[in-house]
Amino acid sequence: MRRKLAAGNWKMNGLKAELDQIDALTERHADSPIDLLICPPATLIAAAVSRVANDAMMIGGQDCHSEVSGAFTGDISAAMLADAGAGAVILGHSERRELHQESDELIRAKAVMAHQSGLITVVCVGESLAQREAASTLDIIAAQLAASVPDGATGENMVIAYEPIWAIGTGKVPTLNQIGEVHDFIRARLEQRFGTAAGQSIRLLYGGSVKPDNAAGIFTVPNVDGALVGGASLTAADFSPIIEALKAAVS
Ligand SMILES: O=C[C@H](O)COP(=O)(O)O
Repeated sequence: MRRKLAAGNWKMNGLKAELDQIDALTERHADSPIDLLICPPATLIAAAVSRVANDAMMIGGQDCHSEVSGAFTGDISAAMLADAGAGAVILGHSERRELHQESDELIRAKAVMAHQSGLITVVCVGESLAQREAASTLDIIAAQLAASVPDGATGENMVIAYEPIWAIGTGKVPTLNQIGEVHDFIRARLEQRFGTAAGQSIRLLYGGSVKPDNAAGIFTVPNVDGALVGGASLTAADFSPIIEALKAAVS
């Protein structure tokens, strides 16, 4: 049985004052039957980790480099994230793929490095609006999965987030059937490549305008094991109802 996961991606948002939101979430969701992950900006990781008591929540990074160390000004290695107390890292977010020209091959190399540092990787895949309208969504997802996800992926070290690019930060959300079709497809591809046991154990998150008012519906979709939430994860007031909806989906 896959444990459900509510993950928040703060993107380039958050100063020290916003750590209060982590305090509020951990107080409200102590002893939760689901896993919680917040990925704040790198500047807040160590401070966030020090504020979380009793493993109530995992703190993660939003990216890491594909090399162990070296002359890469401004970059952060997987080992540095782990050293700061992070337990996971988001890789291949569409904003990194688009704005930083990250290829599937680079994302895969980053994932290998993250696994070597003991981090859980949340690898993002998703199609653009043009690709959906051209009916190539599943081809795009298949190609991204094949090239971005490294060998040796298991339920312990890998989470896949399906994030249709056109739904991110736009308020547009795919229909439940559209979400289900892609999640079922991802599950089948993972089972095909990694075997039934590993393929069944890898958690699949939906991301893209998940809000308090649509979360419960999304969590009814088979093979949706949680959400990767952007804007609505920035405050405990918005993220808590989403967490509650996911808790309610635990059977
Ligand atoms: O990583 C999170 C996604 O990009 C979703 O962002 P959003 O919830 O603001 O649409």
